[in-house]
Amino acid sequence: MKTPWITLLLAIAHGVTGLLILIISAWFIAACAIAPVGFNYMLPAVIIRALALLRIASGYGHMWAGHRDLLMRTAWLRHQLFRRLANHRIQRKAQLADALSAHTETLAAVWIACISQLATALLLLPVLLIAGVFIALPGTTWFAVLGIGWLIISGWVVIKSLAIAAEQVVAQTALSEQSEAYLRCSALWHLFEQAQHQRPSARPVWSLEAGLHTLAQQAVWCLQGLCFVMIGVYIWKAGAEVYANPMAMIVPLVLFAAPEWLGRASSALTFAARYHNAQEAVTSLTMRKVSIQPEASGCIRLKHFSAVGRNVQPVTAVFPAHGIVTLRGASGVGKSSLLQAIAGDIPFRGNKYCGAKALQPGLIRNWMYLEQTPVVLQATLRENLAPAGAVADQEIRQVLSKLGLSYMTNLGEWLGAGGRALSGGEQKRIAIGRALLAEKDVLLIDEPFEGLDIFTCKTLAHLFNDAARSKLLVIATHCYIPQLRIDTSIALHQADLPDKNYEHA
Ligand SMILES: Nc1ncnc2c1ncn2[C@@H]1O[C@H](COP(=O)(O)OP(=O)(O)OP(=O)(O)O)[C@@H](O)[C@H]1O
Repeated sequence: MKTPWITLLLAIAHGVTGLLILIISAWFIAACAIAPVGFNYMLPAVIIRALALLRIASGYGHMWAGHRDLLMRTAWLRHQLFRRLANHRIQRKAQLADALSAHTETLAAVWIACISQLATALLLLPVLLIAGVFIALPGTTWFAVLGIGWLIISGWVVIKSLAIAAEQVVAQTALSEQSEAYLRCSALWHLFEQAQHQRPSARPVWSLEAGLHTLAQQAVWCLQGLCFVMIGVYIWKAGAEVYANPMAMIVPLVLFAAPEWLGRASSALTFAARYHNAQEAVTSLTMRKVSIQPEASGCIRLKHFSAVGRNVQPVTAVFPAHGIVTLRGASGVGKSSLLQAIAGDIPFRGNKYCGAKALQPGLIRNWMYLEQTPVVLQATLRENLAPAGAVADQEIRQVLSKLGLSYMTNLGEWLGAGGRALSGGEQKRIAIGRALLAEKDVLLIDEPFEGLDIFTCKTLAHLFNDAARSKLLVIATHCYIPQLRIDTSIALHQADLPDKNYEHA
């Protein structure tokens, strides 16, 4: 049987045994008072004890199975989310962080925190009513009143908690975004001294969380109040025949304990609102699909080509199948945008051909874009250089040496958070090493010389010259590196005019 069903069964067993203990004890206390000589005290006591043991066992079992299910479900949901993100770009990182932590945990906890509790309440109420009618229990109608009262209170809890949980999602997202922005600008923290209020505060999130708890508590109090009123009316209306009937104790005692066996369902209802919002937040993640296109080889031709959503001029140009093409132009003219659009990382307008083939939007399998801010994976040096594996250590060391990084001898060393911190220049060279080892036919390299010393620039230029014998390297740069053998140079501010070094498409 699947774990959630075991969780559910154990929760029901826990609830049923609790109620049975209550009912039998209520009857037993009253029966003892009027019991004749020879009354078998032993049997009810043994039954109560056995039920208590069953209740304890099912309680622990429910927690164990429930938490096991919670962990498995959290892992599965996160895995599904990652699968959905494959070939997709997420627009807001804070949204993803929330989806991966708080929302998936809420979704995963649905069986233990909500379904089990609600199913127990929904099962116990009609069973009590039917059993009461069947055995002609005095005061059974009060169970019907309790059921109706509970449904009304539950409706109120659901409506209020939906509103609070919706506010909580907004507050949580705002907090995540503010925290991310605040933590990123630590170098500016001293500027905020006069304006402490700019620091992100979790207070709105927690006050809403407290609001949900208070709501669940208020529901329990309402239920308790209703039960007190019912017990009062029951005692007031009770006739003399009831006092001689030990069964008459059952209804008031069950009502007394109603907040205990029905109360948890109130928290489950506030949880249901959170679940609803978490599900909405996870399903409505703003993602942009980036498809993977088949390999493309030959001369690249761009015709009235530009990046969608970027303030850049369209470009018409031809790139050779191999060699070095540089993109030059003032800052903000659109060099990075053009490289990203050629790589297929962002949507483009116009036409992009490779050989005779018109290319569709999406990343091209044998092309690679190297970002201006290099990507360092939180992984070992080896995994950073050859993320797909299958590259001999000897080859990795050769590339490191060509990049002037031969002092990085431990390929198993962890980079990124918690590992070796890299300088800006080291990060750039690791990313270039990764691109060279990936053996792609086209490398679109964004500002590779930025922030590097003259000697390292020269080393890189030689490396690029070598690579350009078999590949096309399109390099966006502001730097003039005399050693770089450039085949074509494109000045972007006049990109739609023919440059002396390249032909029109
Ligand atoms: N992610 C983005 N979303 C929207 N617009 C962007 C984005 N990135 C850049 N832009 C805009 O596109 C234009 C071109 O920017 P781009 O980074 O391509 O220029 P660049 O020539 O590479 O600049 P630099 O030399 O300073 O790196 C700019 O006006 C910029 O504000």
